Amino acid sequence: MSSLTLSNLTASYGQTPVLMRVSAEFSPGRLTVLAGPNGCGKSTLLKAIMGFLPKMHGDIILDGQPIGQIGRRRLARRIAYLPQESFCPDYMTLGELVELAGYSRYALVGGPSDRDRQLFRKALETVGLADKAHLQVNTLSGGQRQRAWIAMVLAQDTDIILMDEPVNHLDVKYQYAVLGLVRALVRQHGKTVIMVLHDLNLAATFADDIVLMNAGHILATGPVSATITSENIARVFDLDADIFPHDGRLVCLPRLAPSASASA
Ligand SMILES: Nc1ncnc2c1ncn2[C@@H]1O[C@H](COP(=O)(O)OP(=O)(O)OP(=O)(O)O)[C@@H](O)[C@H]1O
Repeated sequence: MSSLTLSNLTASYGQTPVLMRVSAEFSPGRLTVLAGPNGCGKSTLLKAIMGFLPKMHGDIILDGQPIGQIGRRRLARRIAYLPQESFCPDYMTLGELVELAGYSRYALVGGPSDRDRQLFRKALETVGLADKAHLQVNTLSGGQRQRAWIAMVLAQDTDIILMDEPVNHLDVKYQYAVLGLVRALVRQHGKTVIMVLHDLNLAATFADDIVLMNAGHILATGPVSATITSENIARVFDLDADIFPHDGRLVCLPRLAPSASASA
């Protein structure tokens, strides 16, 4: 089980900072959703944790150790990262892609262990692609491809999982299946999950905590019930929305502008 702390993190690609003095704590056994308008810095926050940003100040601490001091192979055993877009060479099959997930665990000579192979199989079963391992990834549909990448991240079997809009291309059944599975991993194995999601209803259903961002700042952070509020949605998204409980979870329903309502 691992925890991750960000203190006063400022990061930029060029001259202008994209993240400004961001501080947050991500605890084991919690699923945190990052939400906020397009371009506010959510993906950049995940990339910063992975050490992909050219310019950064502040601290990222993984279990008491600055993350920059952890070698890439060791880091890959601790943190799995699913970017917003991924690229796979044409020749690679789904089975081969998922096997790459175990690469950081393999001995320098030798290949996957029996446990690794079990993890690969389980990951493919979880995303409903067990019968497609022999197919080239690029011949799968968009949603199936996304599920393939999710399988790869699950098979990496790390304590911390970062996912950038993981269910974007998925049909509604797999959106719920994948997020339900990730939440089960959090609950049963104490994983630390940080996930970018645009759909506030999915966020309210599956997250423990929400981090609301705007223009490189964190505007609100905390449990779902404290963060998904009409006031916060107005502040962060400039949007009027009704929030109400339904069947044990919160529902967020944006209001229609008068000109768009049915009676107009
Ligand atoms: N590789 C890059 N080089 C320069 N600027 C970048 C780069 N990637 C992102 N940015 C800029 O950083 C800012 C934050 O981008 P980021 O992708 O983190 O936003 P986001 O909140 O994830 O947005 P979205 O919801 O649209 O995915 C934006 O202004 C974007 O233009």
